[in-house]
Amino acid sequence: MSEQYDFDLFTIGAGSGGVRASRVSAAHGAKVAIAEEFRVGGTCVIRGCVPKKMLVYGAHFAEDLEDCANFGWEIGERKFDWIKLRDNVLKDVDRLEGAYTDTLENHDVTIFQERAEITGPHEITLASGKTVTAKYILIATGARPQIPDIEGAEHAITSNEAFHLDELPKKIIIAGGGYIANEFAGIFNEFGSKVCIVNRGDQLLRSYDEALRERLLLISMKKGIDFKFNTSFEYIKPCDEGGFFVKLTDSEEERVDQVMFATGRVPNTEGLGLDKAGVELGDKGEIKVDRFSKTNVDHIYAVGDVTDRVQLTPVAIREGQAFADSIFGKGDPVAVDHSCIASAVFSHPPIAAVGMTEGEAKNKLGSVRVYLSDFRPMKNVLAGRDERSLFKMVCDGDSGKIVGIHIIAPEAAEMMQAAAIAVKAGLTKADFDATTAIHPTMAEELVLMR
Ligand SMILES: Cc1cc2nc3c(=O)[nH]c(=O)nc-3n(C[C@H](O)[C@H](O)[C@H](O)COP(=O)(O)OP(=O)(O)OC[C@H]3O[C@@H](n4cnc5c(N)ncnc54)[C@H](O)[C@@H]3O)c2cc1C
Ligand SMILES: NC(=O)c1ccc[n+]([C@@H]2O[C@H](COP(=O)([O-])OP(=O)(O)OC[C@H]3O[C@@H](n4cnc5c(N)ncnc54)[C@H](O)[C@@H]3O)[C@@H](O)[C@H]2O)c1
Repeated sequence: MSEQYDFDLFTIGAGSGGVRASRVSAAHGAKVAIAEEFRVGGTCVIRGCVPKKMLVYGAHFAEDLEDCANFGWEIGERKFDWIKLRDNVLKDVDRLEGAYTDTLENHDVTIFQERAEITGPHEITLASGKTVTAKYILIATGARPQIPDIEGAEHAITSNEAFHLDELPKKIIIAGGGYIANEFAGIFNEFGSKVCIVNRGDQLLRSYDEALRERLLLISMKKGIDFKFNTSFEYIKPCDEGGFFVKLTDSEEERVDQVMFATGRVPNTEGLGLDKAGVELGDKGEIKVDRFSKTNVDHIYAVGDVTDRVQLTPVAIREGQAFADSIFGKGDPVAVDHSCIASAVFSHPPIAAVGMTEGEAKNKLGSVRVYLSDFRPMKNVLAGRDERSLFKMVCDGDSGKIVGIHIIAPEAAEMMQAAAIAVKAGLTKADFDATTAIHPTMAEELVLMR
């Protein structure tokens, strides 16, 4: 432990990356403090992955209740109580916040429930005015929703507010075409809202394989979600009777109950004293770091969304773990491998992917072999649900090595987690073919593609 400073490590931000880094550093024997200006747990736990997934589960019952009829179930009158779901989700978020706080306290991490700012080379000042010093500073302040510069933008909500609505909108416009727009479009649509996704470009979910993007668009439209591409907002104005008037380019003014921005997230680097500390930022305001999450200042590190490498919880956690092991562990420094990261969009149905899309593989490798399985899952057939799934495997044409797997299907993310291990390990199509199928499953398509 350092004699010269109050703490060995001071972490700013108790989200996915900050909590992991602090807990593990403390377990390695460091004296650690963490500051959190909002709630311990950060975006993922408080207003991201976790409550979002609970809403996705809640929303999916709408389809299950329809589908069960052909399986012989007769359900009486159906009624959905948003307030009940909302409050149950928020209660579980409170529980998780407590669990994260306990974890930190059990590791003797000092928690400051207030905003922190760097005020000297090794000095941090808290909102209360208290000043502390630390040998190392870790910035794990995450990102926040980007609000486009539109007249009346202040009337719109973001994902932050979506979890707290007092009533469901009858009609909602969601701006964006990425993860959050597609996930919340699915959620609101299943709960009975009329949803329109407005995208300034002509593509949804740009980083995903084209075939899956097209399939999601088709299915979403069939479910009743509207899409407007290459469209921007002229204004949002409050309406006396409630709701808002929205004017989009190339259409008449219309009245909606809510407008939601899901137009990307910006790193939280303002007001942190980074300029005075001499920490270099990139074009989007993100903190620039090396492979070991070190900034250009030797004792200041940054992990998670604030570095805008890959904005996903497991990545922030890995970066936090690697930081702690590198600085306070006994082994060699650990760099996080950001290649071949599997991901999922919890849309209805979900999309999951690992590795290169077909287009990327063709550009990079030249010779590529693609295997497809396009089928209606057994459950959808009996339910009378006209919704097809799509599996795509992209292989190196010469070696047969699998370089990408892409799935749109019920439970795509659950299947992908296992498949991603094989892709990361560099297995070939022949290795998959040598594996006997589990029948009857959707996942067996992975080993049966011809
Ligand atoms: C709606 C939504 C759904 C998502 N769903 C998924 C998903 O399904 N899967 C997935 O992998 N990822 C998902 N993500 C992304 C994921 O939540 C983030 O990548 C992850 O939380 C990043 O962790 P972090 O530690 O970098 O930052 P955060 O978790 O954002 O934590 C940063 C913390 O720092 C605090 N802070 C900021 N500035 C200060 C300061 N000056 N002083 C003190 N505290 C400060 C903030 O209050 C915050 O609590 C989702 C994000 C959103 C918004
Ligand atoms: N399932 C998951 O893992 C998950 C879920 C939610 C969020 N996240 C993370 O959070 C990040 C942020 O999510 P997101 O959906 O906000 O961002 P995103 O980067 O996925 O998508 C932003 C979209 O907004 C569009 N856009 C930008 N400005 C616009 C404007 N003015 N009008 C209309 N459209 C506009 C872009 O073209 C793009 O399609 C993601 O990149 C992801 O890393 C992950």
